[in-house]
Order: sequence, then structure tokens, then C-alpha cells
Amino acid sequence: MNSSNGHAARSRVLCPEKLSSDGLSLLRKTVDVDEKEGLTPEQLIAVIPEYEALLVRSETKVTAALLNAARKLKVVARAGVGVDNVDVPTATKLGVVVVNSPSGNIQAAAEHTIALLMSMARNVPEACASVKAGKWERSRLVGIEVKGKTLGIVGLGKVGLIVARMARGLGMNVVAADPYAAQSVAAAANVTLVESLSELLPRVDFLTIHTPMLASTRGMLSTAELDQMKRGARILNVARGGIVDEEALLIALESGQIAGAAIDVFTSEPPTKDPDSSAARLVQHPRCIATPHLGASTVEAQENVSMDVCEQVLQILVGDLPRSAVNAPIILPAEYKTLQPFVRLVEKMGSLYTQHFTSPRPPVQRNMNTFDLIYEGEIAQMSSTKPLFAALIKGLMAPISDAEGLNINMVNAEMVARERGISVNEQKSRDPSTQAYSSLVTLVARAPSRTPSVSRHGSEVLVSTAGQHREATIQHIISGYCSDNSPFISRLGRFATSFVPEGKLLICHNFDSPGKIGVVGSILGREGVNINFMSVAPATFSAVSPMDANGGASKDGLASSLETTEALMILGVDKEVGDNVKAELVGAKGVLSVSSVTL
Ligand SMILES: NC(=O)C1=CN([C@@H]2O[C@H](COP(=O)(O)OP(=O)(O)OC[C@H]3O[C@@H](n4cnc5c(N)ncnc54)[C@H](O)[C@@H]3O)[C@@H](O)[C@H]2O)C=CC1
Ligand SMILES: O=C(O)C(=O)COP(=O)(O)O
Repeated sequence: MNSSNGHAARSRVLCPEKLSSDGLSLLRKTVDVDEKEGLTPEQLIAVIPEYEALLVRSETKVTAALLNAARKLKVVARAGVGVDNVDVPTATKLGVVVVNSPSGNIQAAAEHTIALLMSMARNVPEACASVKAGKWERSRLVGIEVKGKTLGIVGLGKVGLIVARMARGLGMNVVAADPYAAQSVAAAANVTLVESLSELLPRVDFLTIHTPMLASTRGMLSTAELDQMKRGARILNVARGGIVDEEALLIALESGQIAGAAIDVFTSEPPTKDPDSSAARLVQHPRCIATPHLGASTVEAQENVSMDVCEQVLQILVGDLPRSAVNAPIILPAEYKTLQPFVRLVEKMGSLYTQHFTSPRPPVQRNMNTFDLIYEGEIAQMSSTKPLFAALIKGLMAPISDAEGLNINMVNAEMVARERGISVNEQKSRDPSTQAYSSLVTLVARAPSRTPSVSRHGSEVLVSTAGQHREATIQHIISGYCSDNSPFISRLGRFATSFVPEGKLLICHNFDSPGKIGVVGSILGREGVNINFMSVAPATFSAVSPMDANGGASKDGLASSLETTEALMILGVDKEVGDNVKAELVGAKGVLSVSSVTL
């Protein structure tokens, strides 16, 4: 994007929550950062269209309404672990990358858990309040030791494992329930992994939760589960409010089934002040220690997560892949670099296909479309070709969609392809079919075809129903390669060629006889159209199926009479060529069809 003074406009990043300045200073070197704390959801929706990136912690709710209101948003960066405050499916659909900091604050969250554990065991908050109130209640505030007690961990992931190691250091026995945890990882941390929550609950003196908030974990600990615990057990939640049902916990505290609770996170934050609500009564309960979602609130953790996500925002804004995308594939940076020129090539091939072969009624909007994307040579050795797949879908769709709104990328390409009925069969061959290129990419389209926009008679020719049936087997082929990081098209239909797929191109299909260049040149010259370059492509490949000279559907009965005497003339032009001029070109002797594409 360019500003009015011709300089590239700086990207804008919105930060509606308190983030450590370390990452923000890094961002400010190249982008504009607006720190705007305290915006209402409506105010956020009003300002979001101006921003390319949104930086949040747990307070900002990144809803579908907010994401849909965005116009330029490329990334939502969560400066922390949990992304339950971000509508990730909607972001994915819109092609917005969601990144987080998966390990920047895990030590802090684990240490806070241990702080709460010890505070609960020794009544620290109550004792402190008592002394400040001028009392000296030594016998009322007798605690318990944790050494020799059993700690149950639900969710033996990153935070859970650190808590486990610390608890082992405190002399506790540690038992964990996590259906996805590896036995070997648990064993290495001296943790006994049990099969189910039901097996865990009766064994523990303390229970701590470290799962994400998911549909499957919401309300995971309710009355039935709390009743399975030993009478007088204690419970901690530094994961997410609502994983332990607040009302059930309050009742269990009141009945003495649970002797103590330490809660850092609430279903609604801050919890409602309505004195009759379970949340407020839980907070006020004398045997409940409550902290205001402080798990990640250490200087160190905030520096870590801020740097982590701000670096990723910069990567995304310059078009690179972030290291911790929640909704995009992970690709090694070195591979991504190698793939980059091919990403451009494949996108151009897709766009060329749609414009040259399917104009004016692209089948990608109507029917199931099947493509083979064949990688040969070095490119076939890449472990992931996800960026190439995404580039193809983008290229196919861009000419027929709102270019501004159509943000197809690795995040949403598969979803878009599914919605549009596009099926891509990726094939790899390490031994190239030709030694001419170190890497060759070929797109084979198996799709119903439409004729080029201007026929020999200057009018659009649409195929008949019978014709469509026959043409369903016809293949269109485009091949390309990269040289010096620039993409080249080496085959278009049956024609061997070599041109850079860039800018406005006029593709004339004609008899390979003298005089054509002059005829086309003089008509374009008269119209004030400058020709930047020209490439003549003879028909080289034999037809794989009844293709016309464009490698497409036969039309006007001409294809059958045209064998090897055809050629494509590819002209780079400096302005749009009108339909009337194209019709005149087709009318000229020996010019069979003309299509114009912008790449
Ligand atoms: N209070 C705070 O400030 C903080 C809270 N958190 C919360 O802690 C959560 C965990 O963080 P990490 O350990 O980094 O995540 P993680 O993804 O490394 O670990 C989560 C573990 O939960 C397990 N799990 C998932 N469903 C389960 C189920 N139904 N039963 C048992 N285990 C299940 C997973 O297999 C995984 O091992 C985050 O999602 C976040 O919500 C994280 C950081 C700070
Ligand atoms: O990282 C997490 O999941 C947290 O819960 C931390 O939340 P916060 O960034 O402190 O609002």
C-alpha cells in the first residue's frame, strides 16, 4: 500500500490491553502501534477496519462481529497461551492468522499454582488479613504440610508438567489424568498417569486443573466429580473459569466436602459483584483464595509473551510464516524461503488458467473442479507444499472474486476450496520428466470448459449441453518453472513457450504463417496500445485429449482442421484491450481467437 507521498504506508497495529513494552518497541521500529486500553466492544468494532494486526491478552473478546468488521486484518496475536477469547474458526474462514505465545508464561502460571497451593495449605491470605486487623490467631490458623500428600493434575501439558516437577520437589506424590499425555513423559517426571478422571479423583488431597477451555472441558468438574473426591480435599484452578463449575464448588465448600479452593480464573472476568451470584459468593467464601487472573502476570512472563507475539506479527506483516500459528500450518523457515518463488508461480498459473481457459463463466464458481498439481525435480523434495496449494486456490479464485475481500492464504485455502468444490490432487516426482529445469510445476485441469470470450465471429460462444458432456474429459495444461527467483510459464495448452506471467497480456491464437505479427501490431498501434514484449509459441505438445489450439475446447469446428500449423502469440501490453479491438483482431486473417489476461 502506498501513501499519497509515494512512500509505503506503515502498517497499523492495535493493542487494546496492557502489553509489556519490550515487544511494542520492537514493533514501533517499522509499524505504528496504537495502545488503546478500555475500549468497549462497540468502539473496538468501530476502529478495527484501520488495523492490520490486533494484539490481545485474555480480556479482549475477539468475536465474529469484530473479525467481520475488520477490513485489513492479517493477524490476531494472543500474548499468552489460551485462545478461548478468540473466535478462531471465524478468523480461519476470513484468512486471519491467529498466533499465540505457547510457552512464554507457562513458568509463571505454574509458579502461581504452587504459590496458591502453599497459601491454601498454610492459610496465608487469611493469616495476613488477620494480623493486619490487629489479631494474633495462631491456633485458628494451623495449616497442613504438602509433603507426602497427593496432588492430582488434570491436564499434563506444559503448565501441568512444570507444576508436577515442582510438586515432586516439595515431596508430593503426583498423579495425573490426561487422555493425550504420553506415558513416557509422565514417567520421566515421576508422575503416575491414570486412565480417567474417576480414577484420579478419589486418590488426591489437592487437585489442580491445567487443561485448555474446550467444549469437552467446560464444567468438567461439577457436583458429581467433586463428590468423588476425598472429603476435605482441596482444589485449584489456574486454567480457565468454568472448567470447575462455580456453583458446584461453592456448594462443596459450604458442605465441607471441599476444604479449600484457590481460584485464579472465573467464568466471567471480573466476576459479577451481584452478592447472590455463585461467583461472588465463591470469592467471598472464607475458605476460597481468589486472585484476579494473575497466572501470567510476572515481569518475565510479560516480556516473553510480548516479544514472542510481536516478532510473529512482524513476520506476518512482511509475508513470512509465524512460528506459533494456531490456525496455519507449520513450515520450516528454510523450506518456506525455497518455496516462495514457486508460490508466486503457482498463483499466476491458477490465475492464468481461470482467465485464459474459463472466461467468461468460470467453472470454479459452478461445478466440481478437479486439478492435478504436479511437482517435478527439486520442488518435489519439499516436505510441505501447503503454500503452493493455497497459492493455486488464490490464483484460481482471485480473477473472479472481490480482490480486496478475498484474502485466501494458507489459513483458509482448504476451507475455500471445499466450499467452492475445487479438488486438487498434488503429485510429486523427484525425477523430472525433462532435464531442462531443476524444478517444474504443472497444472492439469479436468474441468468443463467454456470458449474464450471472443470467437472468430466476434461473439461469445457458449458450449451446448451435449458439448459440455463431451468436454468434461478435456484437460487444460499449464507448466512453469522459476529462474533467478522469477516465475516463467513454459507451457500453455499445447504450446511450448517462455514468458514471465506478469502484467497485462494478450494471448492470440493464430495460424503459424507469415504476417500475423504485423497485422496484430498495426491494429494495436492504431489503438495506442504499446507492446512491451512478445513471445511466439509454436504448437509443440501433442493433444492429450481433443483440445483446441489453446489447449481448450474446440470451437466453431475449427479445431479439427488445425494440426501443427498453429501458434500462440503472447504480447505484453500497457493497457486494457477492449472487446471491440479483440473482435477486430479475431476478424483478421489467420487469427483464430484472442484472450486477455492480467497477471
Ligand atoms: N491463569 C493464567 O494466567 C494462565 C492460564 N493458562 C491456561 O492453562 C491452560 C494450559 O496451558 P498449557 O499447559 O500451556 O497447555 P497445553 O496445551 O500444553 O496442555 C494442556 C493439556 O490438557 C490436556 N487435556 C485436554 N483435554 C483434556 C481433558 N478433557 N482431560 C484431561 N486433559 C486434557 C491436553 O492433552 C494437554 O496435555 C491454557 O489453555 C490456559 O487456558 C495458561 C497460562 C496462564
Ligand atoms: O496465557 C493465558 O492463557 C492466560 O490466561 C494469561 O492471560 P493474560 O494474558 O494474563 O490475560
